[in-house]
Amino acid sequence: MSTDTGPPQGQLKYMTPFPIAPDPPTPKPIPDIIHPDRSLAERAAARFSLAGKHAIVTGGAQGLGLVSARALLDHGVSHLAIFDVDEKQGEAALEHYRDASMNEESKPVVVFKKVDVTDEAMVNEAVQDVSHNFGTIDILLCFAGITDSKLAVDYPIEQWRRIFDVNVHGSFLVARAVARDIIARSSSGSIVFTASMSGYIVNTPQPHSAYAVSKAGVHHLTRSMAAEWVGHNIRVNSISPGIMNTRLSGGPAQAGLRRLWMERSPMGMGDPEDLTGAVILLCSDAGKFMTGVDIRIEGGYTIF
Ligand SMILES: NC(=O)c1ccc[n+]([C@@H]2O[C@H](COP(=O)([O-])OP(=O)(O)OC[C@H]3O[C@@H](n4cnc5c(N)ncnc54)[C@H](O)[C@@H]3O)[C@@H](O)[C@H]2O)c1
Ligand SMILES: OC[C@@H](O)C(O)[C@H](O)CO
Repeated sequence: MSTDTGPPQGQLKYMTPFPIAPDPPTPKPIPDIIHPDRSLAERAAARFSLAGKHAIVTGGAQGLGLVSARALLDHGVSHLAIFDVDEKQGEAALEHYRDASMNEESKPVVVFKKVDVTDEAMVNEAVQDVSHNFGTIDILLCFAGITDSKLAVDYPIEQWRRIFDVNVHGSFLVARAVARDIIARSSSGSIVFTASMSGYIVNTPQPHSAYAVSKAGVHHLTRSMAAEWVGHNIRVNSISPGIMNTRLSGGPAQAGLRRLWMERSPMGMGDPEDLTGAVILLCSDAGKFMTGVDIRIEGGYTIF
C-alpha cells in the first residue's frame, strides 16, 4: 500500500492559486470512444470540426494568418473577422475567403476590420463589435507580427520596443479582450498565439535579438494565460513556425539569408498550409485536453 500522501497542502495551495475541484462523488465512467453512435468517418470529421464556430484572426490579410483563417472556414467556421493594420491587403484578401465550394446556405460571414493590435482602445472596440455582431467568439488566432534585423549593439531602443509592442503586447491585448468577452458570457474558447522557432534558438545568420526574445515572450505568454484562464474554459496554446514561404522569410529581401537557412533546414522551406493541421487540432475537440502547449512546425530545423 502506498504511503505517499502527496505534497503538503500548504505548498500545493501556494503553488496552485486556482480553486482545486473536489473529486466528483462518483467517478466518471472511462469513455473508450467519443461519439460511439457515429461511423468511423463521421467520428474522425467530428473531432476536427469547427462547424458553426466564430473566429477572429489577427494578421489575416496575408501570409500565414490568411491561410490559417481559410483553413478555419474549410473546417466549418461560420463567422470570421480578420483584424489587420493593412487595409488594402485586408480588403483584397476577402476574395481568398470566398470560393465556389461555398453555396448561399453554407456561405460564412467574413468581415475585415482595420485594427492595429498595439492600440488598446481600437482592439477593445473591435472585439466588442465582433462579439456584438457574432454573438460569441470561440476562436482567436494571433498571427499579427513583425520582424527586423539589427546587431544588438546598434539596436535603437524605440525599434526594439516596436517589435515587442506588436509581437507580445499586441497578442496580449487581443487575447485579453477576447478572454474578457468569453468570461463575461460564461462561454468557452481556444486561443492560438504565433511564436517562432526563433523563440527557442538563436536563429542565424540574421541578428534579430528583439524578434527572438519577443517570440520567447510569446511562449511564456501562452503558459501564463493558459494557467490564468483554464478555470474559465479558455484553452491557450501557441505554434512555432520555422522558415515559411511568406514575404517575411520568402521575399526577395531575404534571398541571401534563405540560401543559408535552407542549408540548415532538413525539410527545406515550409508552406503556409503546413501550419493548418496544428491550428485545427488546437481549435477543435481533437485538442480539447491541450492547454499551455507550444507546437513547433519547422521541418526539423531545431533538431540539431
Ligand atoms: N514566415 C515565417 O517564416 C515565420 C516564421 C515564424 C513565425 N512567424 C510569425 O508568423 C506570423 C505571421 O507571419 P507571416 O510570415 O504571415 O508575415 P506577413 O508579414 O506575411 O503577415 C503578417 C501580417 O500581420 C499584419 N500586422 C503587422 N503588424 C500589425 C499590427 N500592429 N496590427 C495588426 N496587424 C499587423 C501585417 O499587416 C500582415 O498582414 C508573425 O507573427 C511571424 O512572426 C513567421
Ligand atoms: O524562425 C524563423 C522566423 O521567425 C523568421 O523566418 C525569421 O527568423 C525572421 O527573420
